[in-house]
Amino acid sequence: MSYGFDALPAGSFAEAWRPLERALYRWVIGHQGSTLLARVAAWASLADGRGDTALWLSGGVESGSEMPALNEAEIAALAAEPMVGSPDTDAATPVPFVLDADGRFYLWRNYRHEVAVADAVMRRRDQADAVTVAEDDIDTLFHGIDDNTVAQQRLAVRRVAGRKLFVLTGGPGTGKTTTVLRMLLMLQRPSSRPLTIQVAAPTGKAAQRLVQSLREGKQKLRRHADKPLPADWLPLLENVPDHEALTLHRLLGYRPYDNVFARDAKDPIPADIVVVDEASMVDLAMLRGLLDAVRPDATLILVGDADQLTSVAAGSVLMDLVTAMDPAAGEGGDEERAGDATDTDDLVKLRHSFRAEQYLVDINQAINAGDAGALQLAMAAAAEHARHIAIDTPQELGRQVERWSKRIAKTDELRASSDGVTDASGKGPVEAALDALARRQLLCAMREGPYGATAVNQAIEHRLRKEWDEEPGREWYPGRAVIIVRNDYTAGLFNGDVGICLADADGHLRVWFEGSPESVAGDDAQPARRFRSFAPNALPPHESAFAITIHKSQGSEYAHVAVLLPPDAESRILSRQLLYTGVSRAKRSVELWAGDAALATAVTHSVQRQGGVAAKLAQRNDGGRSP
Ligand SMILES: Nc1ncnc2c1ncn2[C@@H]1O[C@H](COP(=O)(O)OP(=O)(O)OP(=O)(O)O)[C@@H](O)[C@H]1O
Repeated sequence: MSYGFDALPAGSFAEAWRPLERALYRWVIGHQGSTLLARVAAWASLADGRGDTALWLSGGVESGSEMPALNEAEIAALAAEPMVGSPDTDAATPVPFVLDADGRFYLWRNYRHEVAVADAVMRRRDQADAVTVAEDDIDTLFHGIDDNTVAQQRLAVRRVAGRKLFVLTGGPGTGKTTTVLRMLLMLQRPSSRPLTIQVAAPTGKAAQRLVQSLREGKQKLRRHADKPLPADWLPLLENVPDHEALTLHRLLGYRPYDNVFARDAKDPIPADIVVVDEASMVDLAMLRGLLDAVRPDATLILVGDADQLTSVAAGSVLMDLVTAMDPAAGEGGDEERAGDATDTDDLVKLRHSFRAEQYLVDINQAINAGDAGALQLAMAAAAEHARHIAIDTPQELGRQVERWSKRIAKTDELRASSDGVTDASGKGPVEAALDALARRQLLCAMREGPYGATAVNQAIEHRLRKEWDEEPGREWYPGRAVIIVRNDYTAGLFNGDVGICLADADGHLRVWFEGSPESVAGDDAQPARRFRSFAPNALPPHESAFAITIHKSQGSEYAHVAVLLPPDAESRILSRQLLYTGVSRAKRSVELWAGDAALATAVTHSVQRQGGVAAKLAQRNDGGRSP
């Protein structure tokens, strides 16, 4: 038997293939697969690496893959190969690949993930209990307000009752967390026993922001000037977690060495309600794990902004769920149905933004609509709060980086002394330094290359060392901002956590991070922010954080943001979702560092990940799910 190590004819490999695809090609040939199958398998693997869960064989370039479209005879030949299964293939006897009736070609694991997700989603949707919600309760939770600004929020709170799965989406500042808090109260209301609630997010930073928002929301409910929450609701409010920030990996008990989750159907998450924020970052495999690990009788609430970048790993599950569950699909739009009390839908899209910065809302909307003209107008209307700086050359980038670096260098808080500050007393200079960092952030579309975060960080640090009179090339110096890039459960530091290096009076350096806040007893006590420090050499893998990728910024917000795009308008990386994710991190003002052509591509090019989750859900929907 040949194992495919023989010389292959020249031109067997496509240029885009990585070593993995080349190895897979040889493996297929070595196992008596045809060259056609070897080629398709390699393209499917590359598609998986780029985030698609399936390869659309008859799609050609439209499918997002460079693989030429296959004709019917080729597709039929593939289907006949022993290594290629069909949707009817018994899950207990795996085959390497699956081809479905619509011409989607899968790696086996992706196919199984999709089936499991679609089945679990439908089971959860079907198992909703009929619960009557008292309109008075909704009025109480919204302090009697019932106007257009809160119509969708009220709808979500009404509809979540009795659900085993609920999806809440909306852009920045539309009140997702505010609504989740009220949903949690409503879910607890009919229960005769205290319910266990777990909240989590894909990154440590996002989880931290979630609990912080919940904490603020709880305070607002308690202290509302006119209509504070009545006493009989307060135990339910207390029961909403506001101090423990769990990453999704942690919630699922991820075991990195085996690459499995400890929590599953046999040993589920011990919670009656599980909330996962920033769900756009959840990939297909993770959603499968989550659906498996939430008890069938528990409620899973997925919250996120479906217009944002999808997960790094394969899948676009939030978008798929929104597509499949959208009550407005084919109808007049769910705004028209907002007041319909008998509505049974389990997806709500929040649209009204509560942020004062309407100019940012307009900019975000223009990007999401793919409307370059509207973006230009919105940027102009935002006056000093939005700037487009055309950057087409490394020289121009250098000038902007220099300007940016000088602003950072003048931020005194970043160089404050941490003298006398202990982990317990944390506050003061540490809090001020971390807050100062969150005021300005440079976000890069790319990681590598002259326009990538790594190079830009180097340029900023070079400049900062000069401005701050530090030795050139010194790795650690007071004021250095770092971001953790790998979870470290022992240290309690997570991917995305940002820290600042500060020196005490003796020049000893420590890197400071914000930890979960202390929960403080008593209704009116503000939970104290908590800070922890580490010796620089004790940190888990990290990078400098003066410039980070847009991907890494997901789940974080900053007052002032600059978004840097590479000038190459042909770059695959440029997309509306990328631009929107970057720009929507800004709370006050935004700069777009981008050449005109690159910006136009980013606005107009929308990423459509290939996969079959939405189709599988639609199929199961048509199969007679009770409404
Ligand atoms: N119904 C409401 N009435 C008044 N203010 C509201 C309401 N809902 C939300 N807000 C305010 O809008 C702001 C954003 O709310 P929230 O943090 O819940 O939104 P979000 O969608 O989770 O935002 P982000 O995307 O920034 O995480 C908060 O200041 C909140 O108090």
